[in-house]
Amino acid sequence: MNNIPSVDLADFLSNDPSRKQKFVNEIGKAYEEIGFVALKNHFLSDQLVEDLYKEIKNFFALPTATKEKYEIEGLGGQRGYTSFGKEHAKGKKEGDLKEFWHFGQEPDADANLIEEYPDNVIVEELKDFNTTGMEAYKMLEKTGIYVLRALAIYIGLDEHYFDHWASNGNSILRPIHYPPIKEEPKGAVRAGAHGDINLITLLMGASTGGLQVQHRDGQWIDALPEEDELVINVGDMLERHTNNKLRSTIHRVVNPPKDQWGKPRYSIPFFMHPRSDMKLNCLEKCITEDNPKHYEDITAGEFLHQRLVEIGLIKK
Ligand SMILES: O=C(O)CCC(=O)C(=O)O
Ligand SMILES: [Fe+2]
Repeated sequence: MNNIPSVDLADFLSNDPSRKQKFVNEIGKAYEEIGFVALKNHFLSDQLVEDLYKEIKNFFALPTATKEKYEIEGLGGQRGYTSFGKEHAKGKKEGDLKEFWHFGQEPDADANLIEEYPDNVIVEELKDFNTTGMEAYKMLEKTGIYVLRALAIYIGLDEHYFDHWASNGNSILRPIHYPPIKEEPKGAVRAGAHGDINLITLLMGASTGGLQVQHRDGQWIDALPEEDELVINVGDMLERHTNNKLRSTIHRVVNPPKDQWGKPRYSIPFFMHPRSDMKLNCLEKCITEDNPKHYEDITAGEFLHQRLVEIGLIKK
């Protein structure tokens, strides 16, 4: 059963203004309430999804020593491999039961960002790994830009307000492997409760179960989309920019029951970040007498740095 609202991107892309507005209302309402939706008709083809899973499973199946060649010091885990147990949720000491890879932005030459973004790390053992990953990256980015357009309309901004900031933004595609659980996890979980850092997250792979979303009343709800749906949620940057109008909802990935410890889990979130110089200052449209300004002014780059220290990926 799917407990988060389902929306159809085909409505937003249709030439029918009432269907487009229906999408805007549905996603906006969902983000004011639960902060999560399942989205149909994104731009990832079935073939691309299949190819991407194949590459990712092959990568994580490589010997640990081979994977560790790609764990590059000094990048704060922003590109390449991050080994098992290294990242922890903010405020938690146990590392998550996961290892992951990061693909980063390959900006257009005229965006003047080539020097700002570190190069992607190339996996020598798998000839299609990097091209397939970046193909998926671009399709998720394209999907995310439409979602942000819908949200811009919902907030009362120009439809294209986010385009400049999100295109060529500092987004990350993170294939994650949660290996089979071999011994009592002692307080560790596959992913500890957290809010995402970025503007929005587009997640592949939640249909296998394990993802839970925290309702306002404190209860945990299973987020179980259909296989062809992406789970899309608001992150802390967008919550902050909209002065809490759109909610970044706490979520986690729980360990399966003991009889299923032998099964690995794979998921692939795309963390959509803006360019680092975007100001996340609370939008005037979202500040009212009932909802006064909640946050200090900050840029996306400064905010990201703070959070990477808090989750153990950079030292200071
Ligand atoms: O693996 C999942 O389903 C979700 C992972 C997640 O929430 C994250 O990496 O931020
Ligand atoms: Fe997350």
